Order: sequence, then C-alpha cells, then structure tokens
Amino acid sequence: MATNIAEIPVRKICCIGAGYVGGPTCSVLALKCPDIQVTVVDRNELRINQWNSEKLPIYEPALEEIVKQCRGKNLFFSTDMVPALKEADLIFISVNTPTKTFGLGKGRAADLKFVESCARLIAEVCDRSKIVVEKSTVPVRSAASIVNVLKANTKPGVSYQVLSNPEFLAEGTAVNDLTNPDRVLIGGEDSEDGKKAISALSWVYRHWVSADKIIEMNTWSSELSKLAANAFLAQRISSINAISAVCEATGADVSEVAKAIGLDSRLGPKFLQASVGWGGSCFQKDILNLVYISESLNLTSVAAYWQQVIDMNEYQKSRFGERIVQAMFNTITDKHIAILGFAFKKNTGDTRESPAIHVAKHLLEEGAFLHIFDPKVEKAQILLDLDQLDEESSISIHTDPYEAAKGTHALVVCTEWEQFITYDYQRMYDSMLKPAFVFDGRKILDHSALAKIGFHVETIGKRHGQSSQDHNWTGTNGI
Ligand SMILES: NC(=O)c1ccc[n+]([C@@H]2O[C@H](COP(=O)([O-])OP(=O)(O)OC[C@H]3O[C@@H](n4cnc5c(N)ncnc54)[C@H](O)[C@@H]3O)[C@@H](O)[C@H]2O)c1
Ligand SMILES: O=c1ccn([C@@H]2O[C@H](COP(=O)(O)OP(=O)(O)O[C@H]3O[C@H](CO)[C@@H](O)[C@H](O)[C@H]3O)[C@@H](O)[C@H]2O)c(=O)[nH]1
Repeated sequence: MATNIAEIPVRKICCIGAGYVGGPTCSVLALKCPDIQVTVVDRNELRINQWNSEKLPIYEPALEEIVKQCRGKNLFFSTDMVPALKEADLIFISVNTPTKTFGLGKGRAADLKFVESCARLIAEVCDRSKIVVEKSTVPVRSAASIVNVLKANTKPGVSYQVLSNPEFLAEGTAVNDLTNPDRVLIGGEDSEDGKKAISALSWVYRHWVSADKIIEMNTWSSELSKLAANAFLAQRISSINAISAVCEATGADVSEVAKAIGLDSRLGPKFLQASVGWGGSCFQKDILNLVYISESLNLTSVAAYWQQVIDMNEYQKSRFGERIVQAMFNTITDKHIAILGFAFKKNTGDTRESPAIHVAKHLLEEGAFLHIFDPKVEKAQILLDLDQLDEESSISIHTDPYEAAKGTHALVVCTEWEQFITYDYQRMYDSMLKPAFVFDGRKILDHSALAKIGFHVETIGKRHGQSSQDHNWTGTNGI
C-alpha cells in the first residue's frame, strides 16, 4: 500500500555525498539522534573506505572522536547506494555543485548534474514515499527541478516532498557549527504535505537545536538565503581587503581601522580580518552563481555589484604576490622562498580555491624555488594544486617548518595556523639567507619581535617597512 508523507516517521536517514558536508553533518546527526540510523553513501569508494578507516578523508577538529563513537552503531558509510536509499525515510542530497566548466553558463553557473543524477536514482529505486532534502548549495528554484525529475520518473503510488535545508558550517569549525548552529533553515512547499515534511525534518533537528533557531520558510527564500549569506560574508572580507590597499598607500593600519569599524554594534567585529584573500570551495562558486542568476534575470547592475566582490579578491591575491617580488628587489628568480600554510584557512586540510595556490603559482612564474609546509595538507594535494606530477627542482614539500625555512630568502605566511605564531623565528632567521624577509599574508605574527630579530617584515594593510622599526636589512650577510 502506498504511504503518504504524513505517515513517514523518520527512523532511517540516507545522505548522498560523503564529503566535507555529508560526513560531518551526518556524524553529528548520528551523535545527537541515537534513535535514528544514518547511512552516508558515496560513489567514491576510496572516500567511503577512508570514512570506515582510522584516518578519515577530511580533517576537522573533534570529528574523529564522534565518528569513532557512532560508527557501526547508528552511523554507517557505504558505496551500496540502492538499499540505503530504499530503506531511508528521509534522504539528504549533499553532493558537490561545482561551477560549470563548459556549455551554457560556463565559469559561473552551478553545475547541477550530480544533484540531478541523485534525483533520478532516488525515483528509479524507491518504492515508497520519502522526504528528499536539498542540502547542497544550489541556485534559486533548484528544488523545482528536483521535483520535476522525481515526478517524471517516480513509481506508481510513491510521492516525494522536497525540502531546502542549506548548510552553514564552515570548515575547521564544522563540529561546533553543527552542534550549535546560529539557525537551521527549512524551506518547503506551502501545502499540507509540505508542512508535514517540514515538521518531520524539524523534529530531527529538535533533538539538539532549540525551536527558536529552526526557521521555516518558503523554499526559494531558503535557497537564496544560502547564496546571500555567503555573498555577504565574502563581501565583508573583500571590503576590508580593499581598505587594506588604502592603508598600505597612506600609512594607516588596517588592524586599527578594522577594530574601529567592528566596535560599531551595527557592524560587529567578525569577518573583518584583512588577508591575502579569501578562499575555500564555497564563496567563489556561490557568488558566481548569484552573478549568473542575476544576469539571467536581466539584473545586470546586481550582477556587476556582486562580481566586484570576486574581482577585489583576485586583486588582493595578485597584489600580495607582486608585493613579495617588489620588496625582494624586483626579482625572485632563483631565490628560495618558504611558504607556511597551504590550506585555505586554519584547522582544515582543504586547499580548494586556497589563496596559497595563487601566490605559489605567481612566485613560480617569477622563477622562485618554493619550500612548502602545511600541518595538514598532503604532499600529493599540493603537487596536484600546482599542476606538478611530482616534486621537481622548483618545489619541495616539507613536513617540518624549520626544514622548509632553512636556506631560504623569505617566509611567506599564507594560512593563519595558530602554531605559526609560536615558532622559534630566531632559529629560522639563523638558518636563512640575509636579508631575510617575512611576508605575513594573515597578520598573525608579532611583527615588531620579528623586526627585532632582523627580519624585513611586510604585511597586509600596513605600509612597507612600517612594521619593522629598525630593519637594517642591507647589512650583515649581503644580498
Ligand atoms: N564544504 C563546505 O564547507 C560546505 C558548507 C556548506 C555547504 N556546502 C555545499 O554542500 C555541497 C557539498 O559540498 P562538499 O564540500 O561536501 O563537497 P565534496 O566534494 O567534499 O563532497 C561531495 C561528495 O558527493 C559525492 N557525489 C557526487 N555525486 C554523487 C552521486 N551522484 N552519487 C553519490 N555520490 C556522489 C562525491 O563523490 C563527493 O564525495 C556543495 O553544494 C557545497 O556548496 C559546502
Ligand atoms: O575575517 C576573515 C574571515 C575569513 N577569511 C577567509 O575567508 C575564507 C573563508 O573562510 P570561512 O568562511 O571561515 O570558511 P568556509 O569553510 O569557506 O565557510 C564559508 O562557506 C561555507 C560554505 O558555503 C558556509 O557554509 C560558511 O557559513 C561560510 O563561512 C578563508 O580563506 C578565510 O581565511 C578572511 O580572510 N578574513
């Protein structure tokens, strides 16, 4: 007998996509809902094997403990998608939605081919009604496409409710973000079945999230809120980075300006850290998506406005690379440069859209030899990001920061790893060629202490040389 949505109790959840979102989200879900069985499926066998092993495929603080606690009890990772989908009452679609690389909307529109293939598979194999939850970040009105695909292929007597439930976790703080979310958005159809589906998903979150943080809304608002939130966050960083360029040209200090701005309670202090540029898998692709949608709707001024957020970020990354070359007497050909940090932010091993890639490529083009160290990024990943098949003469990857620094002309900080703050910079200085430079792309180091050691210090949003009060760097060991 066919079931309708009203009769669906959520006992089993299946999540398609065992990535940075699916893995941590389902781990926290399993932890908080011992009465629900959670199965995360993925077609990538290596990834699933890693989720089932001692070394998880992604690094996130506190995640390993949760996985170990729940795995095999109510948390399962599998490549066997069909039985997991058939059994599930509620299905999360948590697959990647990258920017299209060819065809209509190339370079800007989101590629929904993975989302669509999930919908097709669900319709093909499921023989009872289910709630399908769009967790991937998608363009506005994508849920309508999922509904279309499901309806056109569904088995007789089976019906689906499609909900939008975007994810707001940030990498490096995923477990905390999932455990204590600022809000949970649930968008659904304004119908009796739609409301029941929203209640069912809400019930799942209510295991650990208070009711006032679970916001129910129309599906399109929910989808757009995700893109808008990322656009606003990236815009704040691009704005402070734009101000950092003015600081460098005038003698103002961007940290002081950011503090002054952030003390205005209407603005607040977060996301005002000027940097070498923002990275990560989401900001760029989601803003490009917003730009594309705006253009498609003939809202050209809106599209141009958001495009500027990306353009400013490109400018910032390039500016930093150029500044390194300029400070080192306009040439880095055959010079050795240590790059500290390759991940797009601290506490993750993820390098997607990392500004370090941009900086490293710039320095390589200028003829430098790079010595790269990151506490969490695998060597193979760095080589892949720099289009190298293997370590070759211009790039070496280190597992020890002091080894990376040895014999180099400069240190370039690209990621804000906390451990970088407490390194023994005197020891590094002693092992480097002179004059020894530090380029702090994250503004995390003690610049006056470094200048006292003898480093020539350059940082974001502060005029050249200003941070090193006594940089007598033409001195001792020559150029
Ligand atoms: N990474 C983040 O911090 C973050 C945060 C919020 C939202 N998002 C959004 O969540 C979505 C997923 O992001 P992610 O970073 O987890 O991506 P990811 O690339 O890490 O993981 C996606 C996984 O989906 C799998 N997959 C793709 N198509 C599949 C299919 N048809 N069947 C089975 N498995 C399939 C891939 O093999 C991959 O393992 C994206 O839309 C992203 O924009 C990401
Ligand atoms: O003041 C700041 C804050 C961040 N960054 C950089 O901005 C990038 C993005 O950082 P963050 O937003 O913390 O990490 P993501 O994991 O990319 O998370 C963003 O993208 C996710 C995917 O959509 C969303 O879920 C999150 O809410 C949103 O913060 C990184 O390169 C950071 O180093 C700065 O340069 N200055």
